[in-house]
Amino acid sequence: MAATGDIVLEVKDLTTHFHLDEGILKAVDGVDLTIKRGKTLGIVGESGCGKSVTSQALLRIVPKPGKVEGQILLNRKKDRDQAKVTDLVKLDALGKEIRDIRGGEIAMIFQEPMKAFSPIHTIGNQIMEAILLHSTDNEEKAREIAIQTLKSVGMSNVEQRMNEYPHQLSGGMRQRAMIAMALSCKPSILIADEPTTALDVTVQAQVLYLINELKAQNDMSVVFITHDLGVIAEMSDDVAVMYLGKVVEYTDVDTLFHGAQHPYTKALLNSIPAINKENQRLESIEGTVPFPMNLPKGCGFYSRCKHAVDGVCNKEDIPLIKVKEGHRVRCVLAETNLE
Ligand SMILES: Nc1ncnc2c1ncn2[C@@H]1O[C@H](COP(=O)(O)OP(=O)(O)OP(=O)(O)O)[C@@H](O)[C@H]1O
Repeated sequence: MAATGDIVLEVKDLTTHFHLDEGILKAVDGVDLTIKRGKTLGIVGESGCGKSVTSQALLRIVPKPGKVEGQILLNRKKDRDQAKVTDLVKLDALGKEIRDIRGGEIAMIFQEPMKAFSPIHTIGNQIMEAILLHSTDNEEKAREIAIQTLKSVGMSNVEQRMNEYPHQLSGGMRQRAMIAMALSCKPSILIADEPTTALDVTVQAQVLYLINELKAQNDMSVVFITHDLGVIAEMSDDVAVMYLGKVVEYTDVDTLFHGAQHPYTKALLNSIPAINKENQRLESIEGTVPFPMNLPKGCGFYSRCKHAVDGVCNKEDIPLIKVKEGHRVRCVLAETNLE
């Protein structure tokens, strides 16, 4: 299906491999994702499972020697009324079209706002520069939009903040300024890569609330990347659970929390504390994620899975199978319940 109508971006069989002297590092290995208009797709998994490289691939900013293959089909703003998609994989990673899309249609926020800002320019100038690049060439108008966007993210004393440098803002305010910069060009998709991990709990809650508000106001889609299932519960409509560069479970957020089938998802769920359970023993997932190079055939989770069956799970690579409408699982033990 093409990425139109309710779907703003569709990722098909995406791979990002790093060809290194030691072998091929398969950071992303055959991922399919659907980003629906105005909805949030959460991507969750432990460190090293390929979440960040997936988001870098969407923006075509994977560092060398990474090679992106597959399809990333974007329904561009100008083609919204047509059944037309642009395959971002086919674009020149340094060309004009992808530079227009980056920031203008797909914007990104990170854990560390200093990655987005230069320390030597004021907040106002940097936001205005983004607007002048994508939205208008009128400086007065760009200034107006910058002020409006900073107000919309709850920034106080906006006129004064415009003239301040990033280091003069508190962590929470810097995060808000980065969100304002990302939203200033009205992107169709906001990629948020662990944006609140470094913030204290209260500020984290405020920023998550803000992202949800802005998503609704702007009819924007969000790709929310995190290792924290608590944040996934709060933010997502759909969830992709990643392990070793592959999606191992993909479904809506309710099904994920009440009907997860993959042993890895269940182990992640068992490792989050619940306030309403007394004397609950939290289980950590045994072992560590294997390094994604020269992996044996079979399920990637085999070495850590309590239910693994020798000769079954470690024989062939396991496909992502549909267990019911809107629920796919990469496990031979998954129970299919199709009408
Ligand atoms: N530039 C690179 N060159 C080589 N390997 C890389 C590069 N970037 C990432 N990798 C490898 O790709 C794999 C996936 O990394 P990625 O950063 O996407 O994981 P992640 O799930 O986002 O983890 P984290 O939560 O720690 O950021 C890891 O094994 C990592 O070492």
